[in-house]
Amino acid sequence: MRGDSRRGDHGRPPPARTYGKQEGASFQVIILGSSGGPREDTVTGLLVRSTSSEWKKGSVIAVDAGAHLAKIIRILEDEHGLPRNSEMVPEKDYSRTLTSGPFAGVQTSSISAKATALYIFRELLHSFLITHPHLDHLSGMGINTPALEYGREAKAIVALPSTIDAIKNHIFNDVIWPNLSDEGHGVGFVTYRRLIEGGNPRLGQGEGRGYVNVCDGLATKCWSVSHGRCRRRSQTISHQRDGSFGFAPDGYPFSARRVSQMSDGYMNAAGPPHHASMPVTQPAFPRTPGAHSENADPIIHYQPVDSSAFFIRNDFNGQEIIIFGDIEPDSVSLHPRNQVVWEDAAPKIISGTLKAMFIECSFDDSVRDEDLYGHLCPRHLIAELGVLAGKVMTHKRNQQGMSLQEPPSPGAVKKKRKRNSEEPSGTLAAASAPNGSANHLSPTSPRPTDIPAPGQSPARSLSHARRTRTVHIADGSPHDPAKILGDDHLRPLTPGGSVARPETPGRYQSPHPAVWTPSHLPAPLKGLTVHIIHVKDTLADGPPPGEIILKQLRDRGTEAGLGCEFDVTSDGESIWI
Ligand SMILES: Nc1ncnc2c1ncn2[C@@H]1O[C@@H]2COP(=O)(O)O[C@H]2[C@H]1O
Repeated sequence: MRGDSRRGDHGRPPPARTYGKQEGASFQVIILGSSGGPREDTVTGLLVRSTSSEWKKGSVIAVDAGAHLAKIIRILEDEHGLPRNSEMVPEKDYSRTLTSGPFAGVQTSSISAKATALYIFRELLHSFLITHPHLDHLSGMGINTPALEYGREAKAIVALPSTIDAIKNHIFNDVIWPNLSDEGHGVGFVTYRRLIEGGNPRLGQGEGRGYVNVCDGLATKCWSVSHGRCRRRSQTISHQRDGSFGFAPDGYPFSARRVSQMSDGYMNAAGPPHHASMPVTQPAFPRTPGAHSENADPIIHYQPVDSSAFFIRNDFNGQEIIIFGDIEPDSVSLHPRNQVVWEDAAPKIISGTLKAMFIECSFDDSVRDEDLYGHLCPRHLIAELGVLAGKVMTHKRNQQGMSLQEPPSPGAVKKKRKRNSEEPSGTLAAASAPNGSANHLSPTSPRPTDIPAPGQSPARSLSHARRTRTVHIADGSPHDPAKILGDDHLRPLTPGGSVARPETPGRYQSPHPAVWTPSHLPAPLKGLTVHIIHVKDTLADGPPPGEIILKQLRDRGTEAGLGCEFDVTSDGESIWI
């Protein structure tokens, strides 16, 4: 990651990056940890505050806290020049305001970096929003919590109930870590705050309805998303019904090994991804010959691993950002639900209230789908953003009062086919869509070329697609839109030639790059910056993984005509939105 590669052998590192302009910004996001491991000191952690309020008590939230207090100390040393320790105790009325760095504006009565960091942690930080209970997203929070001992109030851990249950049962459980929470006879340094998925409709009003306050000037709404799947033995299923996660009825902790789709051969039998709020049951093949009798085989239940996407709203001006936890593509998911987030986000992009999202892209495109372990890589992220782009275009069309046309009559289709066969094939997709804009694609949807554009009949679309594909599209080149948008996981056609799933409104298909130059593309996501977090370090010599990922995202994003900017975050970076 860029942040760490900056630290050379000599002296202080150069200043951390700043992205965006402070003037006119609604949010400041400080990246404490930009990676998804395997180094423990750079794992995911962000600080978020509203620029509409000063640095003051309870004015900051942490979103995930794999890296936390140690990184705040490091930033104060490196970026603000504070000494790590101070043997001197400050005078009673000592006070200084930090300048030029991520914490510029913080007023402190401490001398050292560590004492100032403690003040930020204890006093300025209001709560931890935790996307999911994996260690790389909360280890810092756990280790740091004893430092709250002499604080005045419990710090809130804000999350969906499944995440809170996991933290309660598996972290602050007096086994892995002392119970420092205020439930189950704990000591009360932290308090659990359970969110209602999709927001609490009884709170807030107008555009802010459903959002709950998380600190001075910031409110949040949370959606559950999928981060791969895990398997559980049938013997432990009973405990899951009562909502606790991971302890068998006798209190004995079981081991749950995350598996990726098809990585061990079991998942092939599960068939295509489908919506599953219930576990998917599979026999535990392969088994060791002779090890078990047929009847003794446990049943393996597959369950989605839950993660979250937080919409965070600046209550003063209505601006929003989204911060995702680890997330997998809908196209490979046991429980695809990214669409819900995109549906919520689309109108906010149109209105200009959503200008940035923080989303993971753990691997570069060399990763195979079966090795994703519930994560994204550029081809899948671009496909997901393609869904968002499609929804933006649909909302825009709806706003403009353009209703979809009725499917044309067979006669009209014939005539149009003849006309189209005389056109350059690459222009067809755009020409058949209203206003010459693109038609739509979802990564969980049929092949790009088989999707009817709005106003197209499926038959026409298929015929058109086959011709288009033959001539231009399915050329297997890097410019193949089917590849750009993740063809390898698209739904098959039914024997009758119709698509396997009903068309989802809001699909986006990039126009063919051979015909459309970037300046002609519709750029539905213009104005949005996609900040990449959770890049996994390979710890190998050579170009940093983040640089490879950034290039792949930019290339694919341009080809797909999305119009958004990409940025790979680095440790210590301050981002103004
Ligand atoms: N089946 C698996 N095989 C190898 N590594 C895995 C497997 N499942 C998860 N992991 C790794 O464990 C990590 C846990 O945190 P992440 O989900 O960020 O990323 C995960 C992968 O890097």
